[in-house]
Amino acid sequence: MVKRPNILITGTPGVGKSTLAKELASITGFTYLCVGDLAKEEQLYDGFDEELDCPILDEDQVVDEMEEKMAEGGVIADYHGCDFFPERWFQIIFVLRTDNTLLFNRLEQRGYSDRKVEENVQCEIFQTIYEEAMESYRAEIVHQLPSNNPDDLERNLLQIQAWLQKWLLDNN
Ligand SMILES: Nc1ncnc2c1ncn2[C@@H]1O[C@H](COP(=O)(O)OP(=O)(O)O)[C@@H](O)[C@H]1O
Repeated sequence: MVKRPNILITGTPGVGKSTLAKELASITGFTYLCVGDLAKEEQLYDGFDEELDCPILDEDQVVDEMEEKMAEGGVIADYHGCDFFPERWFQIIFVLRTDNTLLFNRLEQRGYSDRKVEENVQCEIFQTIYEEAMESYRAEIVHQLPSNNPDDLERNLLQIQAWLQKWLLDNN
């Protein structure tokens, strides 16, 4: 059987993770896995974060729930965090980055409260998710990708597909 890697698409909410990950899944035939949706469907929560205005993920339960699929390979996972996944799961991590003003507009359009917009734009300014990724995985497999406009999206898709082709050749 062909060995396939797992890819993590991460970054602040609104940077374009699901847009990129879904498109990539449809091109490659890999499985798109939105960790937030999975947690919601299965109610894998452990309380509510009043400050961030969102439920708190039960990380251990999420990991248990994902394990079987991840072991098979060929998953494109999408989540705005990355430090609780087992390191062995992912062969590459892409952290999407968006200019503050663009991100602000996208989050406002999403109908987020002022506070939630502010929290998330701050998260992007302090490159919280990038640092989390660099602390959780080998630096060589963590890549930042600009995600500001449709040209960026096209470039990112091509870049990831090129990486994937090489990985498949090297590992099969
Ligand atoms: N490369 C891009 N250029 C312009 N708009 C984008 C781009 N990627 C995503 N968007 C838009 O930004 C918004 C947030 O994208 P989404 O994929 O839902 O982000 P996330 O999954 O990171 O929360 C959506 O309205 C989407 O259409």
